[in-house]
Amino acid sequence: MAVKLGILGLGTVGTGTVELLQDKLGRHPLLQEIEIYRVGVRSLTKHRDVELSPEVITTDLEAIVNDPAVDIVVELMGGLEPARTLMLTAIKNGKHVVTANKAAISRFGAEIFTAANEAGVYVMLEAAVGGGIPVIQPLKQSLSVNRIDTIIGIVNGTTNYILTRMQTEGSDFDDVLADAQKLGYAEADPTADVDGLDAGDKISILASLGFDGRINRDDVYCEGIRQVTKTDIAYSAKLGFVIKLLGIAQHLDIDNSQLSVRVHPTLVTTNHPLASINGVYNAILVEGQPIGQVMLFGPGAGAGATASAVASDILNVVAALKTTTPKPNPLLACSHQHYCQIAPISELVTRFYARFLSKDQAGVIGKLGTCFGNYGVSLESVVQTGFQGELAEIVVVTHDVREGDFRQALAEIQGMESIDSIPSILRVL
Ligand SMILES: NC(=O)C1=CN([C@@H]2O[C@H](COP(=O)(O)OP(=O)(O)OC[C@H]3O[C@@H](n4cnc5c(N)ncnc54)[C@H](OP(=O)(O)O)[C@@H]3O)[C@@H](O)[C@H]2O)C=CC1
Ligand SMILES: N[C@@H](CC=O)C(=O)O
Ligand code: NA
Repeated sequence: MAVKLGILGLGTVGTGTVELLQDKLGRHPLLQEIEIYRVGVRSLTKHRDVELSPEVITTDLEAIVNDPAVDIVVELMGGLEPARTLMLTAIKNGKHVVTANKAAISRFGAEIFTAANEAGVYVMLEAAVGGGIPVIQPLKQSLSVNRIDTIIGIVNGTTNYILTRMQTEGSDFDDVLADAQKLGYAEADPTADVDGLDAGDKISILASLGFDGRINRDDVYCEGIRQVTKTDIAYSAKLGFVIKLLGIAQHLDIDNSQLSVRVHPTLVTTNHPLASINGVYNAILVEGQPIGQVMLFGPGAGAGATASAVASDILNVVAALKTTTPKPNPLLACSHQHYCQIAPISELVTRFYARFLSKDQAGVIGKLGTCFGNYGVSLESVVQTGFQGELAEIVVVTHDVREGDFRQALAEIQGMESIDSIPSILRVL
């Protein structure tokens, strides 16, 4: 008997998934055993790029998750509600869930996975992070015997696409964002991409898998790319860096009791493996013991790439349904019980890049150096780069410093008579 899918959502990812599942030739033979039984949408009159018989498409999503004939609910609608409630209802009804919804999983993962474990069903989320890149299953399976030290990723395709085009073509932010939306990369509300929230959802999920505990999404510091200007991209290039929006999860202290989990635009030296990841591509660099460094690379968004991840999850569940294991396979299920301790961003120790606009007076650089020194901030380089109108532009790169100390120094510098403003503060990897 075919395994019946109830797909919620027929937008970019839903359409890509239906297309893939309808074109089985040359793909895994288990796909033959899958039937697209119901597809839930908001509008019945909207044009669709895939053909489905009228009885398959419905606006009654509740009916899908309550239908005893449905084996797997594939949630591709996005958003927090009603996605959360529909997934929980499906689970309560004994259905497996495949989802691409990082926003819901990063916030309601504890509730959803607890319910799934109680019901003895799987919740699969390969599409939720890194689009088509296999990263969830590798962290759960192939890499899980390692002790993970660091996960650093370019995990948002939209912002990487925007930064790349700003860098290579000098394009304007708003024009490139519009292109990313047309290409189906951006979220329904692109604020989630631009402000680093989508990357925050994704690094929370990766941190949970890599560091084996739950992550409270509200503890994850998120800073997006709105403040990254063409000027900073140009100065960074002169200093030998590119700017990337990174999601970073790492142990903060020697006894490994606290994690730092964060998202921010970051200066990355041009010879770093993440520096050459451009356009909609994503990459996740995992460092662990004993494996060392592993980098997973591929298309991070878009219909086809994401469909590949969704379909592979469906296939894994179909394969599990074909075997008669009495208990869920622990390598596919989630068993976290405790929350990881996340340190505030002020405790982070990192290098910084800062750009100052100052009045063109003698001794400004000396005053900056003295103030930084008072807070234990040592400077790697200080360059007076040019002028903006009457104001001199000074760019500083620090050595490693505790973020809280750096911010205190900046607050004092901000108050100096000779300093007009500090237009950019970026972290350096
Ligand atoms: N786009 C991408 O590249 C990627 C997206 N994702 C994730 O995949 C999910 C889907 O994204 P995407 O395909 O881009 O989104 P779209 O906005 O393109 O599609 C959403 C679909 O869900 C349907 N839908 C939304 N809300 C409701 C509702 N309340 N009731 C009924 N139907 C509803 C819409 O119906 P209708 O068509 O009738 O409007 C539409 O078909 C999101 O969680 C996203 O974060 C993950 C990886 C990559
Ligand atoms: N909006 C997201 C889509 C994939 O998760 C992105 O741009 O990465
Ligand atoms: Na993925």
